[in-house]
Amino acid sequence: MASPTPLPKEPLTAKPSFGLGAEHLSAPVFVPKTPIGDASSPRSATPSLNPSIVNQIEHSPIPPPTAVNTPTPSTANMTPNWPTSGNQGGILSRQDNSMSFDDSMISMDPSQSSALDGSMYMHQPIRRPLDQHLYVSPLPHISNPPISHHPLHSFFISDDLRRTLQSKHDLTYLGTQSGSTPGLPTELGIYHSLRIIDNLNHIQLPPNNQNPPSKVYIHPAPVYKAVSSVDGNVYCLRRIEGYKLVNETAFNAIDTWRRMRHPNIVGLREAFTTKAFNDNSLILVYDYHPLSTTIWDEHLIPNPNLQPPPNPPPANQNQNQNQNPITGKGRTGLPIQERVLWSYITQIANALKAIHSSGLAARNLDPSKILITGKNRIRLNGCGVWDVLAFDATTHVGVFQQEDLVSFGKLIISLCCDFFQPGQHPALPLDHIQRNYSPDVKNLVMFLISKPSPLKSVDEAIKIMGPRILNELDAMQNYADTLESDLGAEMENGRVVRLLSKLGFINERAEFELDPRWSDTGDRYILKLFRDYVFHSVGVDGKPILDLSHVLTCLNKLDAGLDERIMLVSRDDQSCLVVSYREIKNCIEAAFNELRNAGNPHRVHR
Ligand SMILES: Nc1ncnc2c1ncn2[C@@H]1O[C@H](COP(=O)(O)OP(=O)(O)OP(=O)(O)O)[C@@H](O)[C@H]1O
Repeated sequence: MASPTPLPKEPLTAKPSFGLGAEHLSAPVFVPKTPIGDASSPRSATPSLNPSIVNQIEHSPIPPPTAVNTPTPSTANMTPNWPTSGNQGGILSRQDNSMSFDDSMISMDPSQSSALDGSMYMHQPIRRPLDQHLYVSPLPHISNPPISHHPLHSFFISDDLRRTLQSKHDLTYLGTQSGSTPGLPTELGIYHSLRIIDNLNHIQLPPNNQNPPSKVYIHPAPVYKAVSSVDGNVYCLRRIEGYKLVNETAFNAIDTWRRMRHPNIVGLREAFTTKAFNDNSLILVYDYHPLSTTIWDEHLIPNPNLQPPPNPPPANQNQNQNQNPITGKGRTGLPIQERVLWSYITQIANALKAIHSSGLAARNLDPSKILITGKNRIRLNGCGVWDVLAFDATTHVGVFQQEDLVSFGKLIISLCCDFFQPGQHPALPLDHIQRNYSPDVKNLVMFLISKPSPLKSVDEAIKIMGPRILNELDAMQNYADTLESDLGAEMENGRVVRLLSKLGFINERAEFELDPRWSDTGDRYILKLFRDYVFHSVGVDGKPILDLSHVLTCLNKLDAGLDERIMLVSRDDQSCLVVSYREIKNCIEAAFNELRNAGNPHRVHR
């Protein structure tokens, strides 16, 4: 047990805190499971107890819960703040508040409504609070295995999602505190801590540290991650080296791009020129999507180690072999699955529709400029670069929009046919597509690569896609359901954290109100025993029991304030108490309120 450290009477520092205050622990999230007095709630496993050790608590003034086989302690030794019926009223009122009745039900008074049969009110079921001490298992539409088969980790978000989110967070903040990489400007306008982003294939910079020319922009066009000193967010900066501004109107389109917010387009924030790199560079600032790859990296990058399979399986077969050893992804040598292909097509068409409707053109439908930011989740990247880099006031935007459609068609061909080369006649690839994919793919490609005409637009392309779009809608909605379910699991855990925080504030607290034993006496002693009951159980062999389900069950029952009783045994086995979760919950509330009323709302550093 940690030795108590005297608590200073005055806070040592009175710095304002911008973190969460104690009030955040008091969020009213719970209603009791059972109505008051319902004794039917299940009992948790109670540690077996030698009756000889069941004695009255002697060493500290303890409020009077039900003692097992023990004489009732003398009231003189008890702290008076043991929950009374008045205290329980607090619970009842919370319970009342939490029961939300439909207004229309309240107004349905049979005596005032001739249209309604009064007898139905006789049978109106009494609404009872929900079993909120229990974790809610995922609903059947999310997960089919029976509840008994749910592993423990289904209490939390899935491991895959947790890993992905964790990696994204790590990557986002990696290096944001350590300044720019040597050789890069310390500051670039409002941006600092510049770091180059590689797609692992460019991880080796040339010996003279020159960036290689971009496959798309011809100029070297490195990408950096940087932190904005205005909002503290991380952004992605695309630098076009050797850019000379000749016409200021070249930046006109940037304003329209900046206003565009679309789920399939990487948001452009601003564009400017700079000499900070000791040259003339154009900088375009985009939203940062950590852990993203590109369609090029994921599907098209040549893989020298790849041995094509002797008999290529059909497009709808799973792909999980021959992945690129550098990225762990990359061209697999297998045709892209049609389901994934339609997902990409739908999202690109969606982006193009938004772009063309805004009077712009993408001009950038290259596989290396389409980011994959999640599972089959894509976003057009690099929007606006060509509008500035190859500013052309004489060509109508409709021409560029027609080019977008042709580039879209070629992109689909590249994804379906690994042998396709730009400039190659489409007859062979189309034949390949016809044999390996449904006719809709070929029809769409033929429409997209056909000659420009006033009738050729992204709207017409969307019509050809027709019902395929609904598949994408299904997939998105299923995914949203799964995420919502994961969110629900984390919400349950948030409640437990709040409770644990309160217990942490109270248990083993050093001197409070000049009483060095404050946290070991009165209500607080029960909390100490409860903490031992939850976390410090030992088996019959004396070995610690680390049972997360026991912890979660106890804490959730506590949060719900059940009437179920448990037996708390002192560490020296000399005394025990039988108390209900409701009573323990009252102890926590009382002790925590005592601390909160006396305490400084701001954090005290010791
Ligand atoms: N907005 C962004 N957020 C996060 N990562 C990005 C963003 N834009 C690009 N990237 C990452 O930067 C890597 C490099 O992008 P880039 O467009 O330079 O690809 P590239 O294959 O190197 O193309 P190029 O030949 O044109 O340089 C991409 O693989 C992608 O993972």
